[in-house]
Amino acid sequence: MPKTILIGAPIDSGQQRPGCLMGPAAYRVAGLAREIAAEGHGVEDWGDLTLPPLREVACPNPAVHSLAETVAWTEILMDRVDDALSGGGFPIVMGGDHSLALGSAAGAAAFAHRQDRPLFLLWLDAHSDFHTPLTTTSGNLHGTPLAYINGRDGFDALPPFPTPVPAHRICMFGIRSVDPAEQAAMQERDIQVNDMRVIDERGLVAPLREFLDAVRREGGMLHVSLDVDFLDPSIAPAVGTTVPGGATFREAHLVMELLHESGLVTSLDLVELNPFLDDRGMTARLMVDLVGSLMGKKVFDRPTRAK
Ligand SMILES: NC(=[NH2+])NCCC[C@H](N)C(=O)O
Ligand SMILES: [Mn+2]
Repeated sequence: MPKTILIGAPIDSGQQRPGCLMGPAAYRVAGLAREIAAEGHGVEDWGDLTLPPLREVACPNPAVHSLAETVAWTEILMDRVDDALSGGGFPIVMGGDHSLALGSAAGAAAFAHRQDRPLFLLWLDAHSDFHTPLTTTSGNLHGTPLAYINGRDGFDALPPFPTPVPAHRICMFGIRSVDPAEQAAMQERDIQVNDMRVIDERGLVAPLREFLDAVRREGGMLHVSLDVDFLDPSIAPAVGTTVPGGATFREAHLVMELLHESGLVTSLDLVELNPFLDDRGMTARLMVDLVGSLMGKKVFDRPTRAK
């Protein structure tokens, strides 16, 4: 396993409830680096990114807010994630709201493009985030990254996405909140959505294995974007956009364990943690524990410890 590079992305501008900018600090307090090191991996913390100077940008949809900030964050994240991958590292972007995936995925795509390898996307989220700046009604750009990644029009203010990821290389799990415009666009573009109903009926294992087999077959890179609201709010309350009926503790760990066994993941986002809404750090700690599973921690590595 390559050395993990932690990149702090204290980003709040993709939505309107303050707090996600405290995410990177919460992950450090919850011991993310320690958890990774405990599984025998090297880890380096590059600290938090700072917002570069803003350029004037325009968008015909008056609902959209913070576009200039989002463009600036996207450009710097794209570069840093590409740098981490180019140096042979495994970047983990500690968010920050989900708008950061505009930049992290673009960085992964730029690197994959130069390597002449296809990029695959695993999207673990309650939401499909398939709006464009032209279709969003909330104006919150954290609802748009997957559309950018898939190459939809309407992102003129952002750098062109390097080699957009086609539908068959995108896999979504946990979906249970989709706006009508997103649904229409996903249908039109043939995006497969493993919504919660699919997990209820089939479980996660079969559809995830099918996807991972495709990544392996095509020699792909795999970017994973883990939104806190993928998880059920009862175990992960620290998120601004809670939706009931999310993934359970074991379902989420199972995903991470299967990903570890596959050895295919090449970059990861941790998004939407709002520590201000947390209950004694339980969400931050669960997210750190999930990264532990991705790094190789097993069920039997979790003994009950006397205090
Ligand atoms: N990453 C997220 N939490 N996205 C929530 C998006 C919610 C809604 N679809 C919107 O566009 O406003
Ligand atoms: Mn999301």
